[in-house]
Amino acid sequence: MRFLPEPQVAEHPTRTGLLLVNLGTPDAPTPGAVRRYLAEFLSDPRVVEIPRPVWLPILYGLVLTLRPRDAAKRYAAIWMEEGSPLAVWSRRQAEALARELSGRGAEVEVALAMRYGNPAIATSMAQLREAGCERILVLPLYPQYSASTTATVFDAVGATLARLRNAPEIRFVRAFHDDPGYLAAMAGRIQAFWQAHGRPRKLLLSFHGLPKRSIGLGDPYYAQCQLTGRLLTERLGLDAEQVEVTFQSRFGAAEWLQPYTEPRLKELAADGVAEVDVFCPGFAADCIETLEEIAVQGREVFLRAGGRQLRYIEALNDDAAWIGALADLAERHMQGWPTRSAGAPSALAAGSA
Ligand SMILES: C=CC1=C(C)c2cc3[nH]c(cc4nc(cc5[nH]c(cc1n2)c(C)c5CCC(=O)O)C(CCC(=O)O)=C4C)c(C)c3C=C
Ligand SMILES: [Fe+2]
Ligand SMILES: [Fe+2]
Repeated sequence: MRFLPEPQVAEHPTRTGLLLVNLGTPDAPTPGAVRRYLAEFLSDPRVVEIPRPVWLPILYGLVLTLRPRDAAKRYAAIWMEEGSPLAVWSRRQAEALARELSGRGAEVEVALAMRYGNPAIATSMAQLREAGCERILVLPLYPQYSASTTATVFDAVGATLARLRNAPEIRFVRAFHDDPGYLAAMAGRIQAFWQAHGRPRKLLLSFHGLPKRSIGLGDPYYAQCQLTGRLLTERLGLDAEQVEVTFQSRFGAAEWLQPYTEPRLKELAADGVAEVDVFCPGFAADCIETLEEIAVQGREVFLRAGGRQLRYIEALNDDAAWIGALADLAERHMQGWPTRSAGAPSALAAGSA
């Protein structure tokens, strides 16, 4: 028996890649950059589920002429030296995760991508392919699954694969709303805040909203948000009356998931609840929706309605326990994949030697 030459067999050991994906954000706090970002984001049929012939004239005629100017001001108010908070925190998360995995002896190429704007999913996947990654774990940084966030990341990865001849093996993390590491990192963050500053009467857990009809259409988002809320409440050792789950960032005229965060803040103030803390479990990184909508606008609304103090508890960002939880999550989903180079003995081989 003679074997034919094998020209396609890789000469170097193949590698494993981890693609972290977040939503994306404008490149600059200017109306032009915000318009480009919103045009890409809001023309995704997974995000606005209105028939294109109806929606596109509204998007281009109304939304993209009115919203960018106001949104640019709101972005400017929270912009960091190195860029948009969402981009800055996502980059720091990717860097910290790469360090954490490498510290554990796992050889994994980590790349960050944004579903809208930069760096694009296709660009970061090409970078992983060039680094020799023949298998890629895709980890969207959304703890709760929704079609408008998680599924559209899967779509974009699929669209990238559709243009490749030699496609890598792919795994997707769908959700981690009940992951013990994620829950423990949040509980740790909130408890540390309370140890330093004291605990208020009410903790609001504010999640990004969705159009209400998405639940009936089968989206598990609402149920996953509620479960995260209950598990986090239990971990904090609080009673159901001390915590409320609300939904923020309503967009458009349709009914969204309720209770809405801002009207609820007004009601609480009117009911004599003078102090509330707000934490946003659905946002792994701080962004305009947390730093501006909650910490600036939400606070204004609450104080104007008679509340005395609203404190926003920062998102997980680059919290060490959270980075550890992400590394655990990634390692669990990469099980069975080689993450040790051929030369170096694997942890398993070392253990059995
Ligand atoms: C965390 C989960 C998110 C879900 C679910 C979600 C759904 C969703 N969002 C919009 C419209 C907008 N969202 C905007 C910002 C924004 N949204 C998320 C996350 C989720 N969105 C994040 C992390 C951010 C922040 C981006 C940043 O640059 O910091 C915006 C832009 C800001 C603004 O103009 O207010 C819009 C618009 C819809 C329609 C939707 C579900 C149908
Ligand atoms: Fe959003
Ligand atoms: Fe918003």
